[in-house]
Amino acid sequence: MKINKLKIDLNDKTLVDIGFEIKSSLALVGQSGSGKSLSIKALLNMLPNTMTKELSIDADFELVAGKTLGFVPQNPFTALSPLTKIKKQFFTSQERVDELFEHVGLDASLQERFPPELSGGQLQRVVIAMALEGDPKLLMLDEPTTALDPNTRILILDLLKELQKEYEFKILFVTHDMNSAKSLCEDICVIKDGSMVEYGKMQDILQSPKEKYTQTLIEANFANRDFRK
Ligand SMILES: Nc1ncnc2c1ncn2[C@@H]1O[C@H](COP(=O)(O)OP(=O)(O)OP(=O)(O)O)[C@@H](O)[C@H]1O
Repeated sequence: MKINKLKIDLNDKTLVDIGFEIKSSLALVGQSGSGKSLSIKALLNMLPNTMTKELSIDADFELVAGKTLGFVPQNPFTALSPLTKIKKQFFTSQERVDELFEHVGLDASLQERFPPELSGGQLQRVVIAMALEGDPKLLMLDEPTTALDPNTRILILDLLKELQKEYEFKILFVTHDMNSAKSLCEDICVIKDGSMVEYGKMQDILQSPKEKYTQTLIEANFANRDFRK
């Protein structure tokens, strides 16, 4: 799918003005406040009503949150209602919930628990299962591993790769973490103050970033590591 133009304005100020193609998996990377979350909100049609958006897309499906669009937020703790059993937070058949649980590597017995009774990694798997409920064509993830410890982060990224093979959705992965971006995505779009500064194959941009801004993002994540492999 191709996002020819995504422009978000607040009063006279343009907050985001970008365009890119999501072939298989694209990381939208930038520092805090660069416009990553707003871009996802715009695609989900969830921008604050004070903002206006201009969106031109080439895709073989309509953008419908919860159906063609799946969303995994940053913090699984706030994405779930703490006083409701996990199984009651799904809006599909029990059979489908069992199937999704199996696919995200969770024991079905966890459905009987309340969210505070699960670990951060288990909760993030629940939220991923929820995002897959509608069989999305595009799965959007907003810093989904930030709240997790490094080992759990790797397991969740591996899970997402496996799920992508199985369900064949495209991925739009928002992060400021170049390490996670490299692990999950083939392509990258680097944004700064709402504008695209670099876009292309992940490997090419990691090896020879053109912009100082991208170099700084890479150095912050890969200090003392051989990331080009
Ligand atoms: N509800 C809002 N009202 C006004 N301005 C907003 C609102 N939400 C975001 N902004 C502004 O839009 C810009 C982009 O914000 P956005 O949340 O998309 O950044 P981000 O790249 O996701 O940052 P972070 O990595 O910290 O989440 C920022 O300048 C922010 O202050």
